[in-house]
Amino acid sequence: MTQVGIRTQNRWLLFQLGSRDDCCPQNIKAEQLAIWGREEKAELASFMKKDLRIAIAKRAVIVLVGHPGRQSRGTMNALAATNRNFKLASRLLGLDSKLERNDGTLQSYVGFRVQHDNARGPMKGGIRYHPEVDPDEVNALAQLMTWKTAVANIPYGGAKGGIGCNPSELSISELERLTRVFTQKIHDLIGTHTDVPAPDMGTGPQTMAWILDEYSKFHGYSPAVVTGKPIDLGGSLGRDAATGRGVLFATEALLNEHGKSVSGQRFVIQGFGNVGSWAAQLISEKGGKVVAVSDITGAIKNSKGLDIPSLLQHSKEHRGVKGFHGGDPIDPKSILVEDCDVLVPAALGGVINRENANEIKAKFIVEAANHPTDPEADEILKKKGVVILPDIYANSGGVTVSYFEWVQNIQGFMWDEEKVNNELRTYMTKGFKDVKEMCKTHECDLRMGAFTLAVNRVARATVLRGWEA
Ligand SMILES: NC(=O)C1=CN([C@@H]2O[C@H](COP(=O)(O)OP(=O)(O)OC[C@H]3O[C@@H](n4cnc5c(N)ncnc54)[C@H](OP(=O)(O)O)[C@@H]3O)[C@@H](O)[C@H]2O)C=CC1
Ligand SMILES: O=C(O)CCC(=O)C(=O)O
Repeated sequence: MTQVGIRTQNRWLLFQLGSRDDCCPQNIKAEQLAIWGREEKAELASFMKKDLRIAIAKRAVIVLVGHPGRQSRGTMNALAATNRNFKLASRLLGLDSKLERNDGTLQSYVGFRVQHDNARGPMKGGIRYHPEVDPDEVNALAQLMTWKTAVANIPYGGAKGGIGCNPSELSISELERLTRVFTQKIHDLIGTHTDVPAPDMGTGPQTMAWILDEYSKFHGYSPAVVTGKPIDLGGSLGRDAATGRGVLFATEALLNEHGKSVSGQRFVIQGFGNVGSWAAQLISEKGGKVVAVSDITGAIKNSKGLDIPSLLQHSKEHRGVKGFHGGDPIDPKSILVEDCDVLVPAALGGVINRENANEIKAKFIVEAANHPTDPEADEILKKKGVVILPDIYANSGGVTVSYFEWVQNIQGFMWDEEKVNNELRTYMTKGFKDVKEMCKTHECDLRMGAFTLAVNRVARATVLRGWEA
């Protein structure tokens, strides 16, 4: 059973669809949809008249797998109640499809794949494994992907996926089973020319290898269905470091514009996973001083500059930065307000907000994470004169090299790492120039420069493709 969710003005409407063909947005008809509640029906009726037609024409229907239902009125909304009864009945019938943990206990997980827009090409975006994954977050991240691929000027739309789970609590075999089950649920929705997943928080090349393998059981061997794969399975050289390298190129472009260079600047980095650790390594290789970093285990500071290669070694051996002797432990909550020139959030969203924006000492913020700054903080920081390089440009190096990987898979030809890195630099440099041009045209900050650039490109593609009769 597939559930299709359509976001109306302020909430989700969810429909259960009978057959796989129904998943094709063009095939959805009001009569086909099982709708719970009169209110939802009325809302859908008016939505069908206006927005849904547009949503369908834009192929922007959002597909969720196993949405848990949301509480909107009373103690439980109609969907949640129906889902509850469905789950109870399945359990009574022994049909409950829970993941059996290695210790024999059963656990349910909810996964999502949100497809936002494909006006400019196949939808593209990572898959996140994190306890805070929910439909609204995945929806926002999918939309960011549409704008990000447009800023980078690569021929993709936007999508994002995720499973609400804590990957650090799961064994490798549990993660593999979870990934395979998730792939079984979404294999008809993804594809080389429709929607191409990639890694995000909590996932990596191994996750992509499992998705590729499971997908290939249904559709034949298809390496280009995911990017960020291991090199041995058609992954691109340079993809692992690409988001961090893109952050370096973006930071260089920004600092050069202000008459500065990376060398000698003091950096604070929140998050020491794929993006944060590569950014730290590449920034320090360029002479930047990384004075503080944090991850989920803790935070450390050394105002003379942390020895990043030693910290990487420590983090690998101890699964985190905590306990590193080359610096002093600090409160992880204070990492964002540490004294520095450039702050690089490279972990979760919403971490820069009205609670801490006034305390931020950095002159520049380079958004390596997705949506790390909320709108209130944006305004506060603007007034303080802090320059923010927005996520949809700053962290676009990852999806750009994902595009290179996809191109290599389709061509059946592998590039060397130098070519990948040189092409990435070209795209990041052009992206900065394009954003700055929009800032000039619209007399706006870098975030609006990036958004106007992206929205304009997507709008042009949408209009050129036209509306379906
Ligand atoms: N991977 C990619 O190619 C891209 C990623 N991004 C974005 O970059 C960000 C980081 O992703 P990525 O590096 O891939 O993810 P990883 O899972 O590799 O790393 C995430 C890092 O954030 C840390 N972290 C988690 N929660 C907190 C917290 N509350 N405080 C401090 N640190 C925390 C993790 O710590 P620990 O390891 O100890 O759990 C880890 O160091 C995300 O916002 C992602 O969407 C954007 C573009 C592309
Ligand atoms: O590499 C990709 O396709 C997408 C990476 C991603 O999820 C992101 O840029 O946020």
